[in-house]
Amino acid sequence: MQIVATSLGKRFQRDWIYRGLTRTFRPGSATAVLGPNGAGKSTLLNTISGQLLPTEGTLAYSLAGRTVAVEELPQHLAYAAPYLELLEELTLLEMLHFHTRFKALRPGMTTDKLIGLMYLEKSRHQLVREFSSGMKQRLKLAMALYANAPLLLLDEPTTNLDATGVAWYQEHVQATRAGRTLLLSSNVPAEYAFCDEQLLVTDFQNIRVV
Ligand SMILES: Nc1ncnc2c1ncn2[C@@H]1O[C@H](COP(=O)(O)OP(=O)(O)OP(=O)(O)O)[C@@H](O)[C@H]1O
Repeated sequence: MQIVATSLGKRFQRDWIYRGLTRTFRPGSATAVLGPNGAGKSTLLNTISGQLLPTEGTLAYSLAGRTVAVEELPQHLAYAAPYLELLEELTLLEMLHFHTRFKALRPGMTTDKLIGLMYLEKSRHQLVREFSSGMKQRLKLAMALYANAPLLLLDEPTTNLDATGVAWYQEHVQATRAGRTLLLSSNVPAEYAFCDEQLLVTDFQNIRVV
């Protein structure tokens, strides 16, 4: 998916979080969205996902040259973030069956294969509520990485992952990123070292827009 942001700005009450952001995100690119805590990384990802409206400027989405309206975006988007909740009252298998009714997996991927690649075979019938925070994070990431969606947004993807989990993330993000437009918000170099582009949110703060 190609995303063209033009003079994009977001304000909460009187505070501009970012302003004057013009940038094209192309299919196959991986962009690390960087900045200190509170800089506005999640706000930018939420705006690009269509969940927040920009205060000013525009976002234009297209797939293979065809315009995609913002209302159509959810079907083309996979998103993993600490603030996006899992359905904790379901078992792992129920959760995956529910999820894949709305968001198909990549061709060749099945719920059984996904459970295997998360190393969660023994937890197939366990309630998600009972998962450790690292297991939950692996589940969120696997559902996003292996969704059949051309736009992938990852907010702090290695949150709650131990060293093995970080290596698992690195392997699977590389295995699934080809051809997709990936934006990744991070403060941790191990999460974004593979990205070919960087966007520093603070470059779009404290500027005068006329
Ligand atoms: N819904 C909201 N209403 C008002 N202010 C908000 C809202 N959401 C975020 N903010 C503010 O916007 C600023 C940017 O927050 P954001 O979560 O985007 O930062 P971040 O760079 O992702 O931070 P972190 O690295 O800590 O996750 C913060 O000052 C935050 O308080």
